[in-house]
Amino acid sequence: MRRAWRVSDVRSAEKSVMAGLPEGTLMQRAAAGLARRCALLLDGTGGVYGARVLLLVGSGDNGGDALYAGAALARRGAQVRALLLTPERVHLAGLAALRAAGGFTTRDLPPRSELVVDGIVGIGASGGLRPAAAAIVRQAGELRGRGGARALVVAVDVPSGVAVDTGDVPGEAVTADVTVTFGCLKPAHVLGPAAIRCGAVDLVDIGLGPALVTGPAVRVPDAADIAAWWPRPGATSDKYSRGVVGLATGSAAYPGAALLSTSGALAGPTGMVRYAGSAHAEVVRAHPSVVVADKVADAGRVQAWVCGSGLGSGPQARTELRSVLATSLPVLLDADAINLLVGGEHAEDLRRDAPLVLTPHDGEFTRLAGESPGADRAGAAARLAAWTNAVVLLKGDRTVVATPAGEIWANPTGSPALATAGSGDVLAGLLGSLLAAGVPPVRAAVAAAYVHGLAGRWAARHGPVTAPDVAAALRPVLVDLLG
Ligand SMILES: NC(=O)C1=CN([C@@H]2O[C@H](COP(=O)(O)OP(=O)(O)OC[C@H]3O[C@@H](n4cnc5c(N)ncnc54)[C@H](O)[C@@H]3O)[C@@H](O)[C@H]2O)[C@@H](O)CC1
Repeated sequence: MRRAWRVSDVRSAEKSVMAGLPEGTLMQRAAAGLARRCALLLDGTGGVYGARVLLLVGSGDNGGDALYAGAALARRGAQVRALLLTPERVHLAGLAALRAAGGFTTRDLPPRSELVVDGIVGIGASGGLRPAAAAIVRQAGELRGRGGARALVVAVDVPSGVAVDTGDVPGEAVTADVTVTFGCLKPAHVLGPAAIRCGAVDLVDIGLGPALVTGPAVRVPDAADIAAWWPRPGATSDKYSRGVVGLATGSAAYPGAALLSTSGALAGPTGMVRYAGSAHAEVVRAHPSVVVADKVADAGRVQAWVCGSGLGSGPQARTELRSVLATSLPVLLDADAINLLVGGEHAEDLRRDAPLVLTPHDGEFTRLAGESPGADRAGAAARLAAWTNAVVLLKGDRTVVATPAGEIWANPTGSPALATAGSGDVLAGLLGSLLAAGVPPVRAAVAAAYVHGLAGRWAARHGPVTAPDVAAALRPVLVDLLG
């Protein structure tokens, strides 16, 4: 698991570590790590000696890091030029170090560079990039180096222009090949469009760890987490002890949603899938192992319900929603079931002690919350989670999962391939199976999003992806993941 901390927590940690160290120690550690990574990149493109390196230097310590790293590269024979965005406000000691090592300042962008180091602004950024900085970023993005190859871009701490605590990209921003960050990850490295701007993220240990005393703002699961959380059958397991998941999905108008949620559920860890709804004939034809009924009341015992995908919005859909919410079981509400909550008709039904999981996409989120997720998607998901007392999985390129207590997870496996009709139905079924197998709701949501994302990537290797392809890819992905 990777963890990311907010700027205010990073600042407190830096302050407490700095109190016991000579001034500038942390910056020296940061710059040494940055220079090492830059040198490694240059080694792969013809070597450090003679390489043309352009430093984009802002007025704060982020620019200081870039200047000291530039000095280290200049000592190894690189031709280092620093473009100072505000020459009247620059890290003076850093600039002196660069000059002493043989580096220069420049007023204009040089015609060629092998490497651009973005030290315009780091965690001290406020708002979108100012116009002068935005213009430089635009031009620097076009730079080319040896043989006409695009210049490599290394961002210092975060790509300039991203919102560090939310992962939003409000305007012009650097797109980095590598982001070298210090002490700990920040939310922009793992959330939203900013995460994509980071490229590969390298974490340099500057000794902040023991001083990071607050909990992380965002957690990111890795394969080992998912494998550890995923239930496996044991020698004494039977179909009931593995959990039975119930699906109240699909309708005469949308039988496909029933089939897709069933496919997702069948790839999960439960021992049995029960389907309740008007698409029962189609479901059992396609999936003979599924036990079917035409309504929730007749479905038999389950350990969790999935309700909503393709359910429709008529009176029967409301009855089914009421039936699943009236149980004392974990319930996942998706798609139409989320839309049915809008307007408050089910407010009383939502007062329940058993776990609730909501899996909205942006449109459903906006209808239910009364506002779009906006720039701070994780914060928005956490607010909806607190309001509904549910675990909220907000779908997106970096799907976020939030709990009512404000714990936030970012899914790292997202794939554009998942932006296809019915892919959410597959996710709902899989997540429901994890709930029914006894996995705590937040882990079930995080694990389902992770595996679903991998399945999207897997399916995309074979061409354009449809939801059945995603469902079919769940099994090979799980074989890889769980061994
Ligand atoms: N504080 C520490 O102990 C350490 C800090 N380090 C570096 O220091 C950085 C933070 O330094 P600072 O606090 O000086 O802040 P930054 O250097 O990130 O940014 C502050 C400067 O950027 C300008 N600025 C702010 N918003 C802007 C915008 N939207 N467009 C253009 N310019 C903008 C401000 O005028 C200000 O002078 C970190 O990101 C990291 O790179 C590292 O050296 C590690 C140790």
